[in-house]
Parts: sequence; structure tokens; C-alpha cells
Amino acid sequence: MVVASVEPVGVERIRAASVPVIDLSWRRERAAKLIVRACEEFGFFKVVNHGVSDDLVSSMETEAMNFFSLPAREKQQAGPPNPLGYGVRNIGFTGDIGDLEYLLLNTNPSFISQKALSICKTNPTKFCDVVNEYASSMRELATEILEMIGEGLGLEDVHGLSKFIRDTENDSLLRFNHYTVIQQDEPYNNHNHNNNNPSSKSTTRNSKIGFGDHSDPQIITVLHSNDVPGLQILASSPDGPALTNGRLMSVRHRAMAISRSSSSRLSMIYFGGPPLHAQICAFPETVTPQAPRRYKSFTWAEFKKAMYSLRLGYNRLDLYRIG
Ligand SMILES: C=C1C[C@]23C[C@@]1(O)CC[C@H]2[C@@]12CC[C@H](O)[C@@](C)(C(=O)O1)[C@H]2[C@@H]3C(=O)O
Ligand SMILES: O=C(O)CCC(=O)C(=O)O
Ligand SMILES: [Fe+2]
Repeated sequence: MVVASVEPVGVERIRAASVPVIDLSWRRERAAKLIVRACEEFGFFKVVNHGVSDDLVSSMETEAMNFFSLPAREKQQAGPPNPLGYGVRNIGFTGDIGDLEYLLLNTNPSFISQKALSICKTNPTKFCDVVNEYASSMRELATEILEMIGEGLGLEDVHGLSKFIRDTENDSLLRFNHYTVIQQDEPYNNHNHNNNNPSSKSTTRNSKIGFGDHSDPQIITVLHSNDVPGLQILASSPDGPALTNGRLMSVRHRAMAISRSSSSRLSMIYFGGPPLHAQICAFPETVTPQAPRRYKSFTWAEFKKAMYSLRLGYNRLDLYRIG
């Protein structure tokens, strides 16, 4: 619902210079206040001095690229996505198409070790070690950010947000998206066009929609990409997360597959999701006479079921809107 990106990342729809940058070495109170401000305005910010080791990030990138460099027939053994696993072009179950291939994993270590056998036959143990360490590191960073949001919002229980992803039954995901280089002479084909969103009409001739516009459904997203540009965020997103009664924004974003670059784009994304049984209901502090309750309460399991029956670009919270 809130996207934090770990450097480097190319953000294009609002000028990269306007993207809020949060330095986690700042005084905590200041950082917390600025994170909340960024989430109220965009639902997106860039994090620096986050403490995630460069070596770990590059080991994770190497494992991901080793997988994407395999012959198609071998990669297909980790698919088709159900929704987890390896997928090409098809996103979800309702007909969304994008110019990418991806690997979608649950962060549960037993899921990883089972799936690793089809992803990295040469050294599944090393793959598991790197993925597990990367997932833990992302979870720690996400937990810290969510606690700062809790503090910045003045929640009585500052762990109210972070407890969802710290729960041992959390439903968090890791996604690796690989956007290969588009040949300049390929015909322009904006095939994943979302008619509800005017922003998607302005693609340039040398780009295609890699991953169509949408907002992420989980509590927090932490995204890292290599230095090939492509991520675009909408400056004024129309969606707000249910847990904060719409006070914070759920940023609408998409990824372009751009031909200007000579190398392919790799993004590695952690989605911090609550346990299936978790009840999603606005924190009392965010419901006031001026801001009455906007959404009915629902469980994460109910929400996921509804979400998988819907197109990527659909505003899923509309299903739960009061009035
Ligand atoms: C079309 C779809 C793909 C998606 C599930 C959905 O029905 C709608 C939400 C999509 C999304 C967007 C953010 C994440 O990439 C994702 C894993 C998620 O949780 O919701 C994807 C889903 C997916 O690719 O399975
Ligand atoms: O690959 C990217 O940079 C963004 C993809 C995305 O938004 C997603 O997987 O939810
Ligand atoms: Fe996303």
C-alpha cells in the first residue's frame, strides 16, 4: 500500500528530483515525520542509509539473473505461476499482459526450499540462503519503516502496522521482474492499456508497458532495481490504504520496458503482507468526525480472493467502500 524504494531506482512520471528521499540516519522523529508526509502526498519515497548490505543486494541480483539467463525450457520448470512461480507476460489470472518475465515467491523458508529445486538446480542451497537472507533483511527494513509510520501517525500502538509483517504467519512475497531490452524496430504496441487511467496513454514510441498501472495490495512494498530506468509513479494517486482510513496514499505505479537502454532491467520487490486471518480495519486514531470510516473491515484472505478475480488496474478497495 505504501511503496518505499531502496536506491537505485529510476522514477519518471514525477521528476526524479521531486521524489522524497528519506535518510534513515536522520534523527528518528524527523525521519518519521517526513516518511508520513511522503506517504500522505505520494505513497512513495526513496530510502538511503537503510543498512541493507550492498553485498547481499548484489548476491540476490546475481541469483535472479542466473535464473533469468537459463534457457526458456528450464525456467518453465518453475512455472506456470499459480500465482507463485515463474511467469512470462501473463500477470494474474484475468488477462493482464506485460512485457516481462518474473519469479514470484512466498518468503516462507519452507516454500523457498521446495521451489529452489526447480529454480537453481546447480546450487539450490545457495539460492535458498541468499533469498532467505534478502527476505529477512527486507522484512527488517519494512518493519522499521512501518514503526516510524506508526510513530509519525501518533498511533497508540506504534507496532500496529509492523505487527502484521512480523507475525510468523505473514503472507509476504518476493518478486523478481525482468524486463528484456526491446528492439528499436519492433512495432509500437501499447497492449496493456488501462482505459481507466489517462496516465497510461502517454507512452513514448520507444517504450512498452512492462507492468501495467496498479496499486499494490499489501501493507508495504520495498523495491530495488538495477540502474536501468522504467518505474513510473502517479503524482496524485486516487487510492488510500484501508488501515489508515485513506490518510496515507497507495501509490499508483507502472513499469515501462524501455528500449533506450542497452541492458535489461531487473527489479527485486518485497511485499509485506499480513497473515491470511488478519482483520484489516482502520486504526481508531485515523477515524474522526471530519474523516469518518471509509471502508468496511475485511480479512486479508477475503481481500486476496477478491483481488485475484480482478484486473490489475482495478481499484480493489472500491469493493469495501462505505457509502
Ligand atoms: C492481475 C493481478 C496480478 C496481481 C493479482 C491481480 O489479480 C491484481 C493485483 C496484482 C498484484 C500487484 C502487486 C504484486 O505484484 C502482486 C504479486 C500482488 O500481490 O498484487 C500482483 C498479483 C500477481 O501478479 O499475482
Ligand atoms: O518492476 C517494477 O519496477 C514494478 C513492478 C510492480 O509494480 C509490481 O510487481 O507490483
Ligand atoms: Fe506494484
